[in-house]
Amino acid sequence: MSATKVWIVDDDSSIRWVMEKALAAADISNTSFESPLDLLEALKTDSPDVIVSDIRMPEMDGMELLNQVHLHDAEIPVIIMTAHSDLDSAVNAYQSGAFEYLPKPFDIDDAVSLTQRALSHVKENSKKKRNRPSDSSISTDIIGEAPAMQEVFRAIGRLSRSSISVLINGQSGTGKELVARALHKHSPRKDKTFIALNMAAIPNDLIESELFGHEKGAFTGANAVREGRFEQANGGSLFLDEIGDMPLQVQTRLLRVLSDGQFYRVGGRQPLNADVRIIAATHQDLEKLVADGKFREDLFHRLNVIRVHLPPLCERSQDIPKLAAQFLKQAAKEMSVEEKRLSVEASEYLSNLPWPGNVRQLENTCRWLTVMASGQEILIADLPPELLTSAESTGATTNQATQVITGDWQSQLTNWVDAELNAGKNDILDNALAIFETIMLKRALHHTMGHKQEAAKRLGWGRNTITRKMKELNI
Ligand SMILES: Nc1ncnc2c1ncn2[C@@H]1O[C@H](COP(=O)(O)OP(=O)(O)OP(=O)(O)O)[C@@H](O)[C@H]1O
Repeated sequence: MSATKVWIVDDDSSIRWVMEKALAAADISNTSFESPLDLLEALKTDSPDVIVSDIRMPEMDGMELLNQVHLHDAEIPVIIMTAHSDLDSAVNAYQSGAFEYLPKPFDIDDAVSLTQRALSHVKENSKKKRNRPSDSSISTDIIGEAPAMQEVFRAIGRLSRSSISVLINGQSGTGKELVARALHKHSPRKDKTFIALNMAAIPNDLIESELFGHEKGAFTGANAVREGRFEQANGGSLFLDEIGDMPLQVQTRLLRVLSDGQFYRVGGRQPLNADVRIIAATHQDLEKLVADGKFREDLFHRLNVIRVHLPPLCERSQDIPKLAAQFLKQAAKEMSVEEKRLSVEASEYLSNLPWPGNVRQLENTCRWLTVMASGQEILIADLPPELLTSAESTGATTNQATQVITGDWQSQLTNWVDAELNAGKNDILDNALAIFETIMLKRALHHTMGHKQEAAKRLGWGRNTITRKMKELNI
């Protein structure tokens, strides 16, 4: 056994047991405590290298323990195991100085590798001073339990003390603006203005004056001085959506502003200070635009300091039931009607759809259902007709859906491939395979009541393959 010491604290004996065994198997010596008070007592005479703590414990919660531990020694990495994988837990954990947070239920291999990472951090002696707990309890309604969204939450948490440029990538409707708002809300600029501007929605010849403002008489129609968005967002954040649509000439100007920290209104001679954090977003492949000469490479590098990727909704289908429940709740509130609920079948059916319009399409569907569904409980038959057809085109089925979906799926697949190819899409085989395997796997698990080994047998896969596929496909 190595000399390193990991202290585990959790009131749940089964978690303690699992962690003890897993760490010991990885040759990491460890001690566990049932109560955080016992751990604090032990800290008077001894010191661990890393602490892994539950968040909710009767005598003292994990955040308070983190605080107490860091009062004693601010350099001990503490990994917080949270019951929730929401953005607040991630941001709170990071802002309170946690080394990492581990949303439950977690994969034990992940927990061990995280602990190893914390230990190597100690060894490398890169112990940065950690901050004291902050007052951040801002709630942002971003739903995302899927691993890819957890990565996004981590990024927001890690960036919460900086004002660095961020480039958000993702298809339309995946939540880019929501994430941009969260980045601002959890940044040192949170008390200043956040301004969102969509490049694709402004005529090209107006973008410059929209961004930088204009002086009176700068051009025909400029009857008065007008503040630009840069001025309005001073000290705060400017969200530039669809940055790939920004005309080259404006790109040149933006680059100059970012490097000089100053700008001029259109027709102006007085330089103005630009203390603005840029958060840019695009659904396009900016590298390709750069290669095609449509986007300035230097601007690209300036914006692409940190990249956050938002996956399409069909790649995080496990979040769909929760998202739908929230949207149904919001829609009921907006319309002052009683909230509707999805039946288990409808929820599962929605989870298997391709959602080309991503989260926005799901949100609109929930509004539609709030108005149109006949009962309080939404059944598959209540869903909008286009969703029943879209399931046909991807082959997504559930028991009930098979009654709606008839016909030969190979010819439907042929139509789908033709449509994708005609639309100029790439990587369609990879996308289709992921959808195909997800549906096969989910149905097999459904039929075997979640029995993995039996599902593997029915599919003709080995036990290891099903485990790997479930991980790869986020099931
Ligand atoms: N993870 C999420 N949790 C809750 N609501 C979400 C989530 N993602 C997106 N939404 C909601 O979906 C809608 C679309 O999101 P948003 O406008 O941020 O997408 P976008 O990627 O910026 O779209 P576009 O590129 O078309 O502008 C919004 O109403 C947003 O609040």
